[in-house]
Amino acid sequence: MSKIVLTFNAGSSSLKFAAFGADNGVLNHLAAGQVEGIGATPKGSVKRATGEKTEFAFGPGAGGLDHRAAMKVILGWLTDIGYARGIVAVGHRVVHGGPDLVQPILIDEAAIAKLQKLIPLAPLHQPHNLSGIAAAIEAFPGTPQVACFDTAFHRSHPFVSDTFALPRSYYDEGVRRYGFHGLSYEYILRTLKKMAPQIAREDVIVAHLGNGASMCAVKNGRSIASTMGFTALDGLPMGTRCGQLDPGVLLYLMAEKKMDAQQISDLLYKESGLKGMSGLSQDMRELEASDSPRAKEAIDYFVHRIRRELAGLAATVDGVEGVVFTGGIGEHSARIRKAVLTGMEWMGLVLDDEANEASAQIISAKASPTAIFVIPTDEERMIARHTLEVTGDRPAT
Ligand SMILES: Nc1ncnc2c1ncn2[C@@H]1O[C@H](COP(=O)(O)OP(=O)(O)O)[C@@H](O)[C@H]1O
Ligand SMILES: CC(=O)OP(=O)(O)O
Ligand SMILES: [Mg+2]
Repeated sequence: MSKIVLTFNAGSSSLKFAAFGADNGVLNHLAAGQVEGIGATPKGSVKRATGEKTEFAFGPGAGGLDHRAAMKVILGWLTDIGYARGIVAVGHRVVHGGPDLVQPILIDEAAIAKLQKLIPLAPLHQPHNLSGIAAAIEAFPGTPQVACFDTAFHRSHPFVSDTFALPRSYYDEGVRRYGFHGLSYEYILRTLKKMAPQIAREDVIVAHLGNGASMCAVKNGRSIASTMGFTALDGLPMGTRCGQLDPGVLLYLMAEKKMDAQQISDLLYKESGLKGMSGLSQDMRELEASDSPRAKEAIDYFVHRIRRELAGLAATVDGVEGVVFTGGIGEHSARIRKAVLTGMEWMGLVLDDEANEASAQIISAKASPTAIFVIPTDEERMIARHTLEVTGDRPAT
């Protein structure tokens, strides 16, 4: 029986998972799937590397399904397929590791207590990450569980990238710019190192444009600055999150609109961004297909913020040798990439239109001083790799 590493990425209403064969430290993708609509109308499926797809069946009354129940459905499938017996370790994406957790860790009770203390710093992600861990411990008793942090990659930031201009005591108690999507950035840098080692050693800006979106300036493989801050709200507008916001707006909402913390949290995390601006959808594909002026405004604002951050992040390093697009939008939307890069020749960014339309690996023109890449991210593989490292099996590549 092959050794299998499982990975989990728990969101507020979803549980994504992947299975990798892990013989001799070589990770071999076996399957990936998800349960969505947890707490509402659950649905889910899993696709094997062979191409075979299975829809999960949810019985009547599954509407109240929580992360534990979702885990049982996944465990049922893993048992049916014969994978369950081979599972040697389980890796989890945990969004917040706070100021001190700079490496993936083996999860024990003390670690869980530490991660629970970080819930107020990531209210929309951390509780779900922890319920995913609790459910996995119950489903796979005795199997090592590893936590991999979205924040860890950014702990190489210089002080100026980590601080706000508040009295120093706030920094000391942890009110800092943490940065997120670190597992994605780590994967991208590893891949870039194989594709273009000389560029990966220089200054690179990576744009992770998915449902959550952020950008990161990297110098010689280390994060120097990120657009995300204390929480995963800051920086670029996202599917349903506002991105950068003048804090004066919050004071106005509290003082004049009498909104409480929960109402403001719901507005900024769930009702803003592409969805709030367009009044139509959080899904970029739907906005691109729409001829509504609001959808166009939402796209224009998304592009405008990316361009500002691109130039701003370039100033945190000394000139940029490479730009990488990743995440669902970054990987697939030629229209967004073109809008971001048009008129950016002054930064050395010259697009090859044909390569861009084809979403090729390299989309810069041959004569472009700065190389531009499209690299599909794989946070799951990064989690699996860290999980092998922590549990003592050295990954081969
Ligand atoms: N072909 C495409 N063109 C434009 N946008 C796309 C395309 N494919 C996916 N997207 C967008 O990618 C986003 C989801 O990104 P993804 O990285 O998969 O999300 P998540 O952060 O949930 O993992 C959605 O806005 C979706 O519309
Ligand atoms: C940190 C974050 O925004 O994550 P996601 O893109 O998964 O929502
Ligand atoms: Mg440079």
